[in-house]
Amino acid sequence: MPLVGDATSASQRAADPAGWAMDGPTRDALHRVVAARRDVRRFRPDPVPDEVLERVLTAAHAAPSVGHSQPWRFVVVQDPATRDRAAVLTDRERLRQAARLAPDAARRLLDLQLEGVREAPLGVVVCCDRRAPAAGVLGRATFPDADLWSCAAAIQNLWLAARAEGLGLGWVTLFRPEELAGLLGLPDRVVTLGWLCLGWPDERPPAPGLERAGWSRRLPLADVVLRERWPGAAPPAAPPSALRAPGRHAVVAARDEADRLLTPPGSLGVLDRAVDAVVALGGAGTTRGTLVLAAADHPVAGHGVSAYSPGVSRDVVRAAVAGTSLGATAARTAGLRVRVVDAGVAGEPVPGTTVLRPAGPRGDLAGAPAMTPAAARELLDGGRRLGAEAAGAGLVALGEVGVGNTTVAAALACGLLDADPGDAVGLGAGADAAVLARKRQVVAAAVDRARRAGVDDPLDALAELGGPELAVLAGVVLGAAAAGSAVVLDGYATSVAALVAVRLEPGVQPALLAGQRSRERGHELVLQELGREPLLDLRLRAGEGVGAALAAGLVLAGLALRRETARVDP
Ligand SMILES: Cc1cc2ncn([C@H]3O[C@H](COP(=O)(O)O)[C@@H](O)[C@H]3O)c2cc1C
Ligand SMILES: O=C(O)c1cccnc1
Repeated sequence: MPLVGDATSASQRAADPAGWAMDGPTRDALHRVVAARRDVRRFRPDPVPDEVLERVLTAAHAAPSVGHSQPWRFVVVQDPATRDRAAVLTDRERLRQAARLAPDAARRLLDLQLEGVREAPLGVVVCCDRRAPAAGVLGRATFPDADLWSCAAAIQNLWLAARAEGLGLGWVTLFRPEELAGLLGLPDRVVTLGWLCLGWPDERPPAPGLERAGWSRRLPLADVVLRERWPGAAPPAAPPSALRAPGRHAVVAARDEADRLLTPPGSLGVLDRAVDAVVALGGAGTTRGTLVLAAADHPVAGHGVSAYSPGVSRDVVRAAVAGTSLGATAARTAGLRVRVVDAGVAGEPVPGTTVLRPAGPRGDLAGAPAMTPAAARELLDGGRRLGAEAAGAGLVALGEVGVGNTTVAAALACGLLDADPGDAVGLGAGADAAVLARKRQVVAAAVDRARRAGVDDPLDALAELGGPELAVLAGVVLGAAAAGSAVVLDGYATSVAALVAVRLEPGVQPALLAGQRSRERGHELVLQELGREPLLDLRLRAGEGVGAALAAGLVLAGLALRRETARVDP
């Protein structure tokens, strides 16, 4: 359904993308007004009718503002006493400024007409009410001065509207801001952008005054329009991506199709966004998928960082092969088949699994690397092949099993994000205070060791601080995304694996869907870094791909809704 009040349909907009344009005379008029705007310095004393002033202020008040905060306040000054005192302030400031300039520039400043404050019948002092905390205004937390820019946009609107009325406007900032604020009694945190002299002009300048006075000239457009990057800037720091995100045609086509459904746009919230992403990747017809469940044991478990004994990993993997583990059951329920990978479960390879185990020594993170870089690379490549294969069968969901692997995930997260172990270590499958303290200690020691070893690329980080099932899963992400499939993440470990993949190949990010926000501390940090909003927030602490399977089921349901819901715009 179209947005309320928008009479156009998605197909009309697709057929005529420029159909919002105004007619030629309107455009010409706009450009004439823009080009004819001048900073006016000499005014007739005649009054400005109220209705003209109101039109001009209405245009100012129609300006864009950050978070629609409308921070501007226009103090209209007509009282001759106030005007006279303001004029004295500018007279003084003019001499102070001139004293600071080189003699030639000073003479030119003194020659400029600055009598507008006295001559013009109206003064409009534009103020910005900055008393709202920046964090409370959408868009200002990151750019705290965006409220001031909004006021400047209002001034420009006012100026153009004034020009169209035949009014002159001169923007005077030759004030000490605190003196002008004092003159008008502005409260704390209400600041002024200067005094606008407004009235009928006693000059009709064909060109900008400062240009005529030889102060400066308009630069050629080519000097101010730059392409792609600042000239001479170093290339981007992130590795160049071989993968491309879905092109804008695919993204818009996905949204067009969604717009035609007999439901308000975006009615399914986060699910709609996930479905849009899958459709843009070409997966509109997807009805099934695969849970890739990678499992390994970890020497770090010997430090007492898990509440459970390592034998549990093998039990869960065997149940997964039999289709009776929690994760395998969740996968089946969601319409996913399960591919179990033995990436290093203690003992003989588990029957019925795909075996992809690291060659060479395995360390406990705190004292020695998890594996060699060569082993990590080999697992990554093996995972890539599995991911490409799984991508042929629809959605790819990720799961992991490995007693102690929330410690591994925390260490690798710290290594990749430069995070504090205190923020990255959580309760795992059920740690008590003593286990938690050991986890923090081990992670801190591991991160220290890796730092001393000088880890600086994601593959090294994986070898130093990761684990074999994470390496396989990072490969699965790379392979599946390259083959055009969406990848549904589960909890902490799968998300950290995805982060390794993104660091190696930034172009995989658009293929990622965050299945859930788990209860594990640190997961949220990783999801933020991935820029992905989770579909579910169930405080899961299950592992095994349970959250990924539940979310994948939801995504498959969302795709079916997208396919089968009635259309309103044939
Ligand atoms: C019976 C059982 C089944 C599991 N299935 C997944 N996990 C989850 O817990 C483990 C990670 O937690 P930690 O780092 O605290 O050991 C992983 O195997 C993970 O998949 C399980 C844990 C247990 C005990
Ligand atoms: O959220 C997770 O990823 C998690 C939590 C506990 C145990 N296993 C995994």
